[in-house]
Amino acid sequence: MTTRTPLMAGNWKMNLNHLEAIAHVQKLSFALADKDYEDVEVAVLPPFTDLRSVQTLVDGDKLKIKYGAQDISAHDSGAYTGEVSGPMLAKLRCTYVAVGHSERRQYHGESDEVCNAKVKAAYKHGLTPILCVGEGLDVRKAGDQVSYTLAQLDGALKDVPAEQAGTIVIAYEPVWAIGTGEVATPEDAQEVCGAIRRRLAELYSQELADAVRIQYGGSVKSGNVAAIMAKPDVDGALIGGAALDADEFVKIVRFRDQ
Ligand SMILES: O=C(CO)COP(=O)(O)O
Repeated sequence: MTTRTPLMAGNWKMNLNHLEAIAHVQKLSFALADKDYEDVEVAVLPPFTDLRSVQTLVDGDKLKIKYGAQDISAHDSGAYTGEVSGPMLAKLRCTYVAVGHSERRQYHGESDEVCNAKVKAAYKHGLTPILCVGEGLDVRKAGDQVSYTLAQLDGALKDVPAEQAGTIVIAYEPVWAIGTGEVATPEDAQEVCGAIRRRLAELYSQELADAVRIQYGGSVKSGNVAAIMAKPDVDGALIGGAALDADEFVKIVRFRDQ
């Protein structure tokens, strides 16, 4: 049985300017001790405008916290106003990039094909995608959450070779649980995360599926993280609102103490 290092990642969404970002990362690094990083990986996904400041801080002080972007262009360069490319993120030494967050899918019309192109762009430039999948309320009410989420997974991983897919992080984020305070039960999270792992085994191999980390995201807080993390196929969390409060985020990182 492979041991997977949990990944606790804060998705700041469109919050914290670069000065606030510096203060926030300093607060996290002050609060987190070396032993916190022994068996949990900690990452933040700030807005693009913060990344240079975060990189300077992390590099300068050799912080153990990792960072990444919330989106990536499918294109390497050119006339794509407003977009930020894989080479630019790689130059900033980002480790991760979120792909296909439900807010990108919902407000920016990102299809599974677009997500697939972005996953490929991330790998092309040495970035690790955190691929977000998950169903909306209507799908959940109809009981179709597993088939819906697996179709998103299949679409985003189309023609992605095993050498790349073996390092992917999948974030299962049921849309109805994002920012609503409505957290999925640990059993809800396990049902879909387990199905995602089985699909990865079908698409690639059991060995690959056992190595891939699958996060849960949606109203994760210090008070509910331990129960979710206790499920066998949940290997971390993608945290929105609670990641903006440094003390709360540190408690989530220390989920074993909660
Ligand atoms: O979308 C999320 C993380 O990507 C979850 O957001 P909340 O934790 O605010 O529900």
